[in-house]
Amino acid sequence: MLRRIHSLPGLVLALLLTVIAVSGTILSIDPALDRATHPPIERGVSVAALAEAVASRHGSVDKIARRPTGALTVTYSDGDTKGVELVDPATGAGLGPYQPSEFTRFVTNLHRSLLVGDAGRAAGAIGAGAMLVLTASGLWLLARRLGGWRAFLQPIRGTAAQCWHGELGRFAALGLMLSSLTGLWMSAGTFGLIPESSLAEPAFTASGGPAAPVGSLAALRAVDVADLRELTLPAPEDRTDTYGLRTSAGEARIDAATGEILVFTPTPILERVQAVVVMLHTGRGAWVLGLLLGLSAACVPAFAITGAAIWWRRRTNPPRLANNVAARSADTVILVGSEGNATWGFATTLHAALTAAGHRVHIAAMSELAPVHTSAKRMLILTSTYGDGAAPASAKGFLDRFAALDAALPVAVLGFGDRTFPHFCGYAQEVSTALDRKGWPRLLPLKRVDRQSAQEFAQWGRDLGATLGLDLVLEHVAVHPKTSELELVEREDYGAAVGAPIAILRFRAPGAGAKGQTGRLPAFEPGDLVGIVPPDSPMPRFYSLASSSRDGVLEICVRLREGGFCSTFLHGLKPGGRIDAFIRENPGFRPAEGRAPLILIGAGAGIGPLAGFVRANSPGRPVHLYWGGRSPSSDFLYEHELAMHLAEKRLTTLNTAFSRTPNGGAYVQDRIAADAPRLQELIRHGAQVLVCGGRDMAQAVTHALDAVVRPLGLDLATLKSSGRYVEDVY
Ligand SMILES: Cc1cc2nc3c(=O)[nH]c(=O)nc-3n(C[C@H](O)[C@H](O)[C@H](O)COP(=O)(O)O)c2cc1C
Repeated sequence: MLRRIHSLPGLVLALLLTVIAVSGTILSIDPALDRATHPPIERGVSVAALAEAVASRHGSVDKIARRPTGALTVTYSDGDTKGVELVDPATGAGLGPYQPSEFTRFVTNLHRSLLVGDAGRAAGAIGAGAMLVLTASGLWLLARRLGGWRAFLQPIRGTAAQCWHGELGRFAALGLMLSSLTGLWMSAGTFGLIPESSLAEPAFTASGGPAAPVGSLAALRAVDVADLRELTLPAPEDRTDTYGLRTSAGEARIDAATGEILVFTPTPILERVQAVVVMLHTGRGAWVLGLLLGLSAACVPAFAITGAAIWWRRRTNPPRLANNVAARSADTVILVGSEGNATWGFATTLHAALTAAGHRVHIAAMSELAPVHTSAKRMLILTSTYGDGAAPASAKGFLDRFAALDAALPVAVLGFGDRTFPHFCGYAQEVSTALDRKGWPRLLPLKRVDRQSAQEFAQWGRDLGATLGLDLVLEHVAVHPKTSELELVEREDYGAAVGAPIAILRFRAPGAGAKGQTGRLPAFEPGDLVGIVPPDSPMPRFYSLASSSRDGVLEICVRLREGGFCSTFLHGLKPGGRIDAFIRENPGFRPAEGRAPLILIGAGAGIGPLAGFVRANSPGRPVHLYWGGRSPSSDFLYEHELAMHLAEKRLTTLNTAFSRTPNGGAYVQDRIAADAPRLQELIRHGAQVLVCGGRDMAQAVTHALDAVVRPLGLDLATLKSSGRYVEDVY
């Protein structure tokens, strides 16, 4: 519902809001420009002195006014010539004719009325109201997505459009709320919805004596030019006419002969409020605020584009399956919980494989759970997790609907999540617990898939197939970007003697033609992933990158896995051999900006990205590397390079643990436990921990490190949620 409240006005009014916002941004620059061209009026000159200086230069002066731009102008007549000129507030000297900018007038009209009068003004008011709703609902949605208001400033994850939409939203929300609230108030004033001040000016009678020189009038001598809003001068031939003086405090009538104040009307409260509202909307009198509001408004076109992209992606998914069997005649029901739609892709692969195996399969969103689904023979629930362990969009309300069901049927839950979140597959776990509580029989125990791993999904498929008595092959091919061809230029081989062959492979883009020249590599950083599509398989396998594209090579560390399709292919590759590859950014696994110490922990081929981080470190930032291998003589990867980094101070300390040494081996987690005091000191100084390697190693490290940070009153979940403990685990 909230999402609909957010997306509907956004999509329908995108153009209107963009016009209002862009024109508002242009106008927001004016107060800063005006301030540069008309510096604030200095105190020390009286209105009487200014009026006298001006009157001495002109036949007759009608009015001296301070414009919203801050400029002081005089409306005068010299014989038959009438004019308006700018004056110097300190001396009253003329500065040339006053010519307001035609462009500003045009943009102002566009902003206020879309150049179509009252209809445009009404549209503007609707736009302001819609912007208020969009901003409030957008903030609410973002907080929900991030796991609550306390997590509101956490990094935003998702597609590029989602990240930009959210980041800009956080930046612009306050400004947009202020602009739309004040805009609504001003529109209400325009349409007479705010009562006019009804204070009538009290009656007064002028003395009727001969007019005294303006410079001698006491009431005008008492007012500083800096406080002046407007001074109207009496008609010279009319002895009953008076001076009208307006300041922020109110309006006074002044006798032209005696210089006495005949009557004073203070500015009504509503008018004062109106002046503040105008200042908050236009930035006039507060140019810095004006620029900030303008910057916020400048984000609106980007909201329209990224918002439309997000909506379109959501709309084109879930996939409409032609062969989706009706729920009442299905033997298998697949329920999908998804926010970004990746899980729908996996569910579609499962649907196709089960259908091909002769099952009648119905697929639906978890939020559509209905009693009819329990007439099937089995239920398969595939769900991702959002927020901080919360339900994804298409699973909203599932648990309530589930609680209302009476029947039970065999079920399997497959969670999709990301290990780097504190609550890995938290929602799948919650669903699983609810199923257990109601005694639903299990086809398989809960399984968690990390970062959309096609391999883990395929393994679950094999397990499910075994349970159902099928040979179920789930070959899920996520839509991946176009691949580029890369050529192996160098390889180093380790570990064969200890039964764990690992190769460091370096690739370049194949030559672009001229001798010695190479083609361009795509851009990447250490820790990003390269997806390699091996021959005869459409399914890419992902490897962490050990180099940055600035190094001129794409470098990975690959451990040969028994029966591993891609690792066997890569280990068999000779210099000159080629691969098809694409880059997937992995911004969640990078050293944080700044100078805080880094603690890098890994084992085996997991050293790849860690060595890349060390190589990219500028000397001076403390970096401590803990790494575990099997034997110093066989698989000490990057040994010479790391020694060089130590000498150059890119690396502060290197702690290795080898498991197969003659006098008893050790593992990396042993080094961590033994080094607890130093690690505690580093963590106290804000250190970030980056872990890369196999799952078992990561689990052992988590255990050891948790014991290290507990005495500091911390735990790994807290470090994880603040980005100070990140993992790349496979
Ligand atoms: C904003 C955001 C929050 C997430 N929160 C979690 C989380 O708390 N636990 C988890 O295991 N995965 C979390 N993930 C990862 C997603 O569950 C994972 O990428 C999943 O494959 C997305 O599937 P979907 O596109 O079908 O929603 C989060 C992802 C994003 C973008």
